[in-house]
Amino acid sequence: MNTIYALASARGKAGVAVLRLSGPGSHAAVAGLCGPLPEPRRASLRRLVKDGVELDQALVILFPEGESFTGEAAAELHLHGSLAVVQAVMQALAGEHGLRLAEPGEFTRRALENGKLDLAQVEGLADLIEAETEAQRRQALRVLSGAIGRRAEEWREKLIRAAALIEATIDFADEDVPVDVAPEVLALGHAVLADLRREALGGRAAERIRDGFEVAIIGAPNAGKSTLLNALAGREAAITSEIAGTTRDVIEVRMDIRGLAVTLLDTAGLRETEDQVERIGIDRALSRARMADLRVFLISDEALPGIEPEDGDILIRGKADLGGGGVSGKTGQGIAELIEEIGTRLLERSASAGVITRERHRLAIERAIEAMESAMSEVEKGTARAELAAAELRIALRALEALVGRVDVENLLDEIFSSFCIGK
Ligand SMILES: Nc1nc2c(c(=O)[nH]1)N(C=O)[C@@H](CNc1ccc(C(=O)N[C@@H](CCC(=O)O)C(=O)O)cc1)CN2
Ligand SMILES: Nc1nc2c(ncn2[C@@H]2O[C@H](COP(=O)(O)OP(=O)(O)OP(=O)(O)O)[C@@H](O)[C@H]2O)c(=O)[nH]1
Repeated sequence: MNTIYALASARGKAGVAVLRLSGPGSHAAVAGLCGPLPEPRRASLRRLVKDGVELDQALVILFPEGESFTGEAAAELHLHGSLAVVQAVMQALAGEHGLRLAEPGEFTRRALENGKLDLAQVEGLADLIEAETEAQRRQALRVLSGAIGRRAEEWREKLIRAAALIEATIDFADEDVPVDVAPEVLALGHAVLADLRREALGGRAAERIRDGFEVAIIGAPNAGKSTLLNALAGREAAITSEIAGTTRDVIEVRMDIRGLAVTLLDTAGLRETEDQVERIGIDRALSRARMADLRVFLISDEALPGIEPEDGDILIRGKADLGGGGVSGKTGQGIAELIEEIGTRLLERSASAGVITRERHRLAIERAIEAMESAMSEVEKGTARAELAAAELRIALRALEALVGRVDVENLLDEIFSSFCIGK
């Protein structure tokens, strides 16, 4: 196995830069720079010297094999965070025998291969590094901590017990001891099914927490949508003008509303039009608005062709400064309240999130549900169908095992690790 190294902290000037090494040669490589090695897992100050030239004064930490992030022997050099220091130490390591620069995500890949993390935890780690809001941070940390694996293990134990009961009836089918295992198998199966169904529903909410909720502002031309978007976002993201039909493309602004990641969409004003370009803009507005998680209808006196509010949408009058209540992007009246209202509605929707967070997880759960439903209906048909019931249970088990990467994951790894940065 190669020994790999990479800068684990961000590139550029910083107080401290962390260089990470992992693999059987990592301790020897550090010894080559700092002389006598510090005791394991203890941050120790050392002068790093190469060919008689001092490179830096650094904190050195050694991790023994089996007791590191990757599971391999590993080391960290906490350097002064300058470009020149990092470059000098990287160059010194490049000259060491058997060392090479790590590929993106390679430390984490080794942690996975050595059983330090399961596949879902690796995904949680990727999400934690990407997290920009409080809800994303909490959710990713929960996944990194192994919540999905623990839940999957509970289901697995129940299904293995159910499968064992069914197998017993197959093995003893010829004997005259009729043991009716169906009630216990059904109880186990339906308990798991209820959990899985709740998770599949909650998965949608968790995916929204992870990717962000979309909130579309819609209304007639000149209703004040772009002005409202700018007021909500706190910056001039969209062009505003007194000319009706100013916004053509959908304008997106990322926001953090009460810890939730939200993408606000400003859309073309809705009206009947002969203008072809405006028509394209309106069609885009309609399709994005329909797909959005929440629509804010900015109401004016004009009617809106092409879309009706759905349950839970917000309807509010614009240009409140001209009288009549509502919200005004121009003066800021009602803006804080509107943000609060959007947050409340999205928090309600995010409340159903369970442990799974990605489409991949939800598809695995849905596969398991389908197989479990077939298994339960075979069990209900009686012992003659035991073989079929057992086969369906095995399919469900395999789907749940895929959640944490026990099976069928090789093809997923490259995709997942391609999103990692070097040094992770
Ligand atoms: N300096 C530094 N900070 C860091 C990391 C790191 O690698 N280095 N991390 C990197 O992501 C995160 C912390 N995660 C870590 C996870 C496991 C181990 C580790 O040494 N695990 C051993 C020992 C466990 C123990 O002592 O309880 C093991 O699992 O056997 C270290 C860091 C965040 N901060
Ligand atoms: N008095 C008042 N005028 C506003 C307000 N919001 C926008 N306006 C004015 O209304 C006109 C249209 O504003 P926009 O924000 O561009 O409206 P829009 O709905 O995005 O328009 P389209 O892109 O054409 O669909 C501009 O002249 C704005 O200055 C408001 O809250 N109060």
